Amino acid sequence: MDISTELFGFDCTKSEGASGFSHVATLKVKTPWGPPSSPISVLHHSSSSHGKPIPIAFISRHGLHHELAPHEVPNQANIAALRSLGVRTVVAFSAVGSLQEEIKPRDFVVPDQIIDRTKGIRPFTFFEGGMVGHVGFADPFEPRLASLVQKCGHSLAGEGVRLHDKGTVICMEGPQFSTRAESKMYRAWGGSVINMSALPEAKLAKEAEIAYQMICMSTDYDCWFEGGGDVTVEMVMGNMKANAENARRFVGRCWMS
Ligand SMILES: CSC[C@H]1O[C@H](OP(=O)(O)O)[C@H](O)[C@@H]1O
Ligand SMILES: Nc1ncnc2[nH]cnc12
Repeated sequence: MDISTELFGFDCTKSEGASGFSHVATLKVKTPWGPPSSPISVLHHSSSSHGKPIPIAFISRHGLHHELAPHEVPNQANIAALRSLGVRTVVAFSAVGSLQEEIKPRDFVVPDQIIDRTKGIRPFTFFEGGMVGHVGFADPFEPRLASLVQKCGHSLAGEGVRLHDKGTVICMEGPQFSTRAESKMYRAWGGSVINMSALPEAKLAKEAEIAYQMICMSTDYDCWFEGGGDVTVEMVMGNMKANAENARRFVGRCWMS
């Protein structure tokens, strides 16, 4: 199957609900790194501007029932499985905490940088065991993909949420959230948002020569902001529901353009 444009996301953006998408197959893919976190749904988007349906592969990062913690996500298998289907472009969604007052809960951010605060316990490379390779990672995200995504920001306007054109994601190990001191330090480092998923996903995509862009959806103000209330799972989940709806609309419009 030739898959040229893809969406790689998390459970809540299930694109079956997005306009213009139809489900064509569910694939159970095996990889040398084990099974990916979920079966891969292949959807078609009937975009008027492209003339023919665009195939999109969708994988649930934390499993179909959200059974995988951030440090348990089989990132190598996920990226390898997508690549084995011919995927060369990945748009990855992520729920993030905001480290800046102007990035309000439910806003979207198209980041251009990452700071690695994982602990080196997640398998993070394909290049080992006799196959040595080094890839540049100065720009972890694909600028052409970013500008495509940025052009779709208007689809969020009616919802009162803003799309921020750039930003730095702090990727922490988790699964515990940050201490207040850490949260304030990340702000001092220039962090815009924080999650537990950007790495090693972005590194492995780069090694696999997949163009990769993350779309961050803000759910909380972490714990640095006195006016925001400290992050809780309930807070994240509450805003996730609205974010998932906005993401569906966003994805639908993006593929129309
Ligand atoms: C339940 S909040 C922490 C969790 O949410 C984000 O997951 P995802 O990126 O898959 O939306 C974040 O990275 C953490 O893994
Ligand atoms: N405050 C936070 N820290 C880390 N990951 C998150 N995902 C959503 N909110 C988060």
